[in-house]
Amino acid sequence: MVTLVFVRPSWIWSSGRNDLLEEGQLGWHLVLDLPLRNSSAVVKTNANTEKADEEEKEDRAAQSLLNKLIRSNLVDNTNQVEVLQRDPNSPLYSVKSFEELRLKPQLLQGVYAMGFNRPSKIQENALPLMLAEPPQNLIAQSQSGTGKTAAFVLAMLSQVEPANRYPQCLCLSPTYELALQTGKVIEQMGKFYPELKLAYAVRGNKLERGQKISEHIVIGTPGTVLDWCSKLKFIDPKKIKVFVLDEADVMIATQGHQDQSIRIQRMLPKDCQMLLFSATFEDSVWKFAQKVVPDPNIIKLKREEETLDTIKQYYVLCNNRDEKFQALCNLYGAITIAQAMIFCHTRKTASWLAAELSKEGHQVALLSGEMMVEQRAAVIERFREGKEKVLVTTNVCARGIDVEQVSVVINFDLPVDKDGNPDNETYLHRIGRTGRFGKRGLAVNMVDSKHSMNILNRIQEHFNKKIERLDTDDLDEIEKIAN
Ligand SMILES: Nc1ncnc2c1ncn2[C@@H]1O[C@H](COP(=O)(O)OP(=O)(O)OP(=O)(O)O)[C@@H](O)[C@H]1O
Repeated sequence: MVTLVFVRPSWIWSSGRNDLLEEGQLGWHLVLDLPLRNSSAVVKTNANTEKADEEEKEDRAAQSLLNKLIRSNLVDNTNQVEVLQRDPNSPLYSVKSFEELRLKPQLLQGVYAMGFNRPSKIQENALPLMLAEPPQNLIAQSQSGTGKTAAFVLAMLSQVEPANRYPQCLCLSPTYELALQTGKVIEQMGKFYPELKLAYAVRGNKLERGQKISEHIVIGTPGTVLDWCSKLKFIDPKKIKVFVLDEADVMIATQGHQDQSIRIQRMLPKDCQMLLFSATFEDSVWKFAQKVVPDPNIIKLKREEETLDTIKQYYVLCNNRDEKFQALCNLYGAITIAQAMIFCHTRKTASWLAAELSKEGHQVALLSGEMMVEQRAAVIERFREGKEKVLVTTNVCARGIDVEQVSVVINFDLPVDKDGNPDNETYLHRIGRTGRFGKRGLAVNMVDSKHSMNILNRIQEHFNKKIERLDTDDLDEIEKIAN
């Protein structure tokens, strides 16, 4: 068994009681003065720019957590993995089975107990590199759900020498909640490795001064890990063999985390294996990655392209919000043959729309930014199970969420950026999700003014794809479309 000071996030969020969490099961003393809910709801009330930035970055961490909570298997991806080796002359290893990796038997048992039959695409290349002798440094980028966490957890567990009672692997996560999620994977994969111990370096986990940590793996947030390595000296950074920086894109969106991570990295021995993972790879992430990981091998798996090719796109012309609502009601019977997502521009409209649809007797789910992350996960889970056929939401809330069975998307409001221009990327992301893996999709855009017609035309031009007009009074036409 892995020793954990582990508190289920659901329990924290739903109870909201810090006093329940004071005593860790196994001797750790946890006083959790941690943010108990998704802080985006809190910062929304502040109007200044600094807070607006904060809102965005909080959303990234919340979004990432939400994705982890709702996911139960690998995301499909048909793209090729790109590998850039540090030494281009060395042979490129790729494995098709976990046996080929010569893992410790108890780890192989843990992997199979998790239901993994074979390595995921990214794992096929990343695992041989990470487990090579001597271990190699790696920067890996692939979208959420492609098996990055499982890969680095396996690398950490493989390197630990249980007889040495001090931290040997250090993993940085952007938030406490994300650290707990990774801890959970360590716990599952290390199920048959009882000697292995894990500690959390998170705000609120208070240890006595002068204490030394005897756990083998430490996972935590950069600020606390830095304190534990330098000021408080709970960890000897010179003994760390594997350093993992997870969710680099989320990490750098948080003020201070970048510097703290670099300071921690500088304290580690030169031969420590450095691994960095990110779901996206914009310039800022890349620059940060290069500072943290010297001489890296690089692995990238491109996101599955979203396309409008297999999607029929329509628009409905209305004069105001009430007419849009009426048009939606006319469409309702047809769209609920499948599952539909309805996007609104603001939380307020989303709440109003969900309430109005309910008044009409329709059973809809609402995914709103006010909700705590765990509540959001529960809503998505119900929707996935088909308990509700229609999900009303906003863009911010549903960004990055994949619900595969959705085949109808309604833009109750067209996507626009903060300057009021068409947000083509969001349009593609909202709608493109319906037409993946050869499936057919349907998109309906509600237009209620000259301005929104103009936005629609610009979207149409951008993608060079015709968006046809739909008359929602013509029920024959609607049924034809939905079938
Ligand atoms: N080889 C595998 N075979 C089957 N399932 C796997 C495999 N590797 C990982 N999974 C499962 O797929 C899901 C996604 O994996 P994982 O969390 O490692 O991806 P990720 O890229 O780290 O995503 P995120 O960035 O959101 O954490 C998890 O439910 C995990 O248990």
